[in-house]
Amino acid sequence: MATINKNLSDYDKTTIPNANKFRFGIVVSEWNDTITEGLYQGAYNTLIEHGVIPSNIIRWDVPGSFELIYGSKKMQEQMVNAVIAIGSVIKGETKHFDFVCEAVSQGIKDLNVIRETPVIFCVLTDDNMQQALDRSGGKHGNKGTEAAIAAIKMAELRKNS
Ligand SMILES: Nc1c(NC[C@H](O)[C@H](O)[C@H](O)CO)[nH]c(=O)[nH]c1=O
Ligand SMILES: CC(=O)[C@@H](O)COP(=O)(O)O
Repeated sequence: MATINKNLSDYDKTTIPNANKFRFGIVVSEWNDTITEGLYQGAYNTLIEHGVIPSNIIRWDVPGSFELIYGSKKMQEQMVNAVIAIGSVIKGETKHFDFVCEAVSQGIKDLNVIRETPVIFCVLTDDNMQQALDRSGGKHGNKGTEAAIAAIKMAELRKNS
């Protein structure tokens, strides 16, 4: 289902475990920071809403989405239950968009395979700024909220597995 048919911030709050015992690491790309700050606020506010203690949320900033791979790898080494990688990649004139998107998605997938701490892929890959705005607190909701819920659910799964 495409995002246009599903609001990224819609979910059943009664199905989310209490996250008050969890610690989360959030790695935020500085590229397109208007977008990434919106995603971060969505994620942060959702974690707090579900019981996470503010001091149990660690934030690191990296230059761009490509650096989310290394930043998330180092964040996995911290005592966190899950990591959220936040980025916004917007198509330009060249194929660089394709290479960045492919590298980041593959790199974060690899971190989930190789290490024990889940890394949530909260990277928008948009054709233009309007699509990114619509998905970071605009008419299609906030992917940061979706990512925070995924992080809580995966932290719970890891605890019970
Ligand atoms: N064009 C975008 C980039 N490009 C920068 C790369 O992510 C990386 O920082 C650089 O290649 C140095 O390694 N990054 C984004 O996050 N979003 C873009 O739209
Ligand atoms: C995703 C990118 O790296 C891209 O925004 C860079 O723009 P361009 O392809 O015009 O150099």
